[in-house]
Amino acid sequence: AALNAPKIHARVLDGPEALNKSYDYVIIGGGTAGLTVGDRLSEDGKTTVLVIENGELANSDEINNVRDRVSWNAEPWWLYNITSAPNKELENLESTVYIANVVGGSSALNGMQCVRGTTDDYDRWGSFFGNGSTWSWNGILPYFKKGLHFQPPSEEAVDQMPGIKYDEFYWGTTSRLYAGWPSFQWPGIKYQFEVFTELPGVEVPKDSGAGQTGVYWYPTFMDAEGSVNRSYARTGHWDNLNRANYDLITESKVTKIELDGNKATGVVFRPSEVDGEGVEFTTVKANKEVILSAGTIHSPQLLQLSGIGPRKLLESAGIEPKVELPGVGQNFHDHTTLHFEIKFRNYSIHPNRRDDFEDPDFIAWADELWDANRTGPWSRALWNTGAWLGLPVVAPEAYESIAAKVDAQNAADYLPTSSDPTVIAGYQARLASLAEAIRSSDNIFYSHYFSGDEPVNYFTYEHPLSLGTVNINISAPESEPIVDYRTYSNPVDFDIMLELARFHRRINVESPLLAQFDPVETSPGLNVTSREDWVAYMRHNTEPTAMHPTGTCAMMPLELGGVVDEQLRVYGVKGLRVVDASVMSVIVGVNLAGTVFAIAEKGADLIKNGSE
Ligand SMILES: Cc1cc2nc3c(=O)[nH]c(=O)nc-3n(C[C@H](O)[C@H](O)[C@H](O)COP(=O)(O)OP(=O)(O)OC[C@H]3O[C@@H](n4cnc5c(N)ncnc54)[C@H](O)[C@@H]3O)c2cc1C
Repeated sequence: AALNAPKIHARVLDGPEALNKSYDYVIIGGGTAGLTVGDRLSEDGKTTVLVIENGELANSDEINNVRDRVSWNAEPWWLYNITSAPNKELENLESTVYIANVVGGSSALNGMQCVRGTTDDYDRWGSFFGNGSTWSWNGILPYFKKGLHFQPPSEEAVDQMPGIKYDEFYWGTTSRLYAGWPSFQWPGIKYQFEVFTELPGVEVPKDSGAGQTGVYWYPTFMDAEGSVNRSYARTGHWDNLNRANYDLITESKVTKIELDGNKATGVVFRPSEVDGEGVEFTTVKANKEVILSAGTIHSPQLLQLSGIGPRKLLESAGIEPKVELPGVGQNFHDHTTLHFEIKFRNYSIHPNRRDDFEDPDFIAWADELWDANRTGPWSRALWNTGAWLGLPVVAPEAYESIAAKVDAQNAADYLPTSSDPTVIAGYQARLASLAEAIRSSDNIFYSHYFSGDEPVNYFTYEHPLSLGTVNINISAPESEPIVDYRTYSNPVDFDIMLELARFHRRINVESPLLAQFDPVETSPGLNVTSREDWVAYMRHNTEPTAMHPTGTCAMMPLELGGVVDEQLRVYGVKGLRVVDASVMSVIVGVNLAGTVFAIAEKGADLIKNGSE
C-alpha cells in the first residue's frame, strides 16, 4: 500500500472547466513518448503544456512491481479492445492488438526489457533522406544517453553470471528514467548463453547498448537502486514534477485536430467512455504546436479523422480531405513470432522459473530477501538475456539467395492494390535497404530470450518485410481503426521464417551442449522438415505481433510515401508533429520502448530548437 501513496506531480485536471484558455503545446496521448516530450517542453517552468490522455491515472502495484512482470493482462481496461482484420496468409486469424490505455502508455504495461537496435537500424532511417541526416546512430546515441539513467549491476550480480558486460559510455546518469539490473539471475541461463556464444560469428558486445548484434545481458526499465519498481514514462517524466505549467487531463479522448487552412490550431476531445448523444466536446487551442503521440494505431487514425490522409479513403468515410497525404496509416509493421515448444526431460538445475510457483522453500527464501531489502528473485522482471542475430549467422547457406530474391521484387506486387505510387516507391526503397540488411551480420533478424530452463516457447522475427495498414473504419470512423497486419503478404517472409525456425531447432534441440537436459521438441515436432510442412505450420502458429506496432506515420521523404519530415513535422501542415513509435520508417530489430524514449528526447529538442 505504501507504494500507492499519493505523489506530488504536475496538475491533473478534474475536467475541461479547469483548462487554461490555451497552451503553448497540446500533446495528444500521455504515453511513452507523450509524457517524455511533455516533461522536456515544460522543464523551463514557463512553457505551458497540456497532455490529453484517454486512459486513467492508475495507482497500482500491478504496474509498479517488477516480479515476473508484464502487466498487460492485469486490468482489461488498460488495453484498447481491438482485434485485427482477418489475416489472409494465417488462415484468417484475427488477433488481439496489444496497446495500452493508461497514463504512461505501453511503457506502463510492457515487459520492461531495455534494449537498443543496431547502428544500421538507426542509420537506415536517415539513409532515405540522403547524406547528412541526423537520424543516424551517431545522431540518436546522445538521446539514448539523455533518456536513460544507467544503474550498473552489482559486483555480486556480475560474479554470479559469466558474460555480463557493460560500458557506461553508452549510458547517461541524468534522466529520472532508470535502466537497472536485478540482483538475481537464474543459474541455468549460462547454458543457453554458451550454446549461442559457441556459434561462429557470434560475439558478446561490450555493452547491450553498443548497437551490435550478439548475445548479451540487458537492463530492465526499473529503479534498481531506489524503489526497485518499474521505471516508465509516468515515473520518469511526470511523477514528482511540481510544475504549474504542465497539465494532464485523463480519461479524455481526442477526436480531432483542428485545422485553420493548413495550420493546426488545437484539438477537440470528449470524455473517454461516453458514446452517443449528449457528449460534451471541448476544444483547446495550441499557441505553438499540436504534438501527436497517440501511438502507432491511433496517431494515423487521428490524422485521418482530421482530414489528413489518403484522399479516397477519407472520401469513402465522408471526411473532407484537407491535406492529401497518401502514406498516413500505410507501412504498418511489427515483429512477428513463431510458437515453438521445447521441453527438457531431464533438468535439475535449481532454482529455476518453475520454483517460482512450485517450491515453497524457494518462495519463502525469495519473500524473505524481498521483505528485507528488495533483493532476490522478486527483483527480476521477465527476461534480461537473449540472442540477437543476423541472417549470415543464422542461415549462412541461404541468406544470399534470399537477399537476391528481395532485390528482384517489384514492391507493388505485395501492397494493397489501392496503394499510392509514392507509398509503392517507399516500399521499394525499404526492400532495397532490407536486402542489404539480410546480407549483413549487423542487423538482427532472429531473437530469442533466455529463460534459465526450457526455452521460451517462441522466437521473434525482427525485420519482417510484409507491410500492413491501419485505416479508419469507413462505416464508423470514430470507432477503433481497422488494423490489418497482412503478415506474410510478402512471401519472402516465409523463406526467412523457415531459416529462423530451422536454426532455432538446430540450436535449442540438437545442440550437443544441451543433450544433458534431454530436450524434446513438442511443437512443431521433428516430423516437420519439408518446406511445405513448415509453411503449413507457420500459417497456424505465427503471431503477427510481438506487441511492437510501428511505421504508420513514417519519417520518409514525401515522394517515398512519408508522413513526417526529419523534424517530425507532418507534411503539408503547419504546427503539427508526430512523436511516437509510428514514425519509425523501418522497425528496429529489438523491443521498441528504449528507442521510443530516444525518439521522444530527440523530438523534444527538435521542437525546442525549431518551431515554425
Ligand atoms: C504488453 C506490451 C509489452 C511490451 N514489452 C516491451 C518490452 O519489454 N520492452 C520494450 O522495449 N518494448 C516493449 N513493448 C513496446 C513498447 O512499450 C511500445 O512500443 C512503446 O511504449 C510505444 O510508445 P508510444 O509512445 O508510441 O505509444 P504508447 O506508449 O502506447 O502511448 C500512446 C498513448 O496515447 C493514448 N491515446 C491514444 N489515442 C488517444 C486519443 N484519441 N486521445 C487521447 N489519448 C490517446 C493511449 O491511451 C496511450 O497512453 C511492449 C508493448 C506492450 C503493449
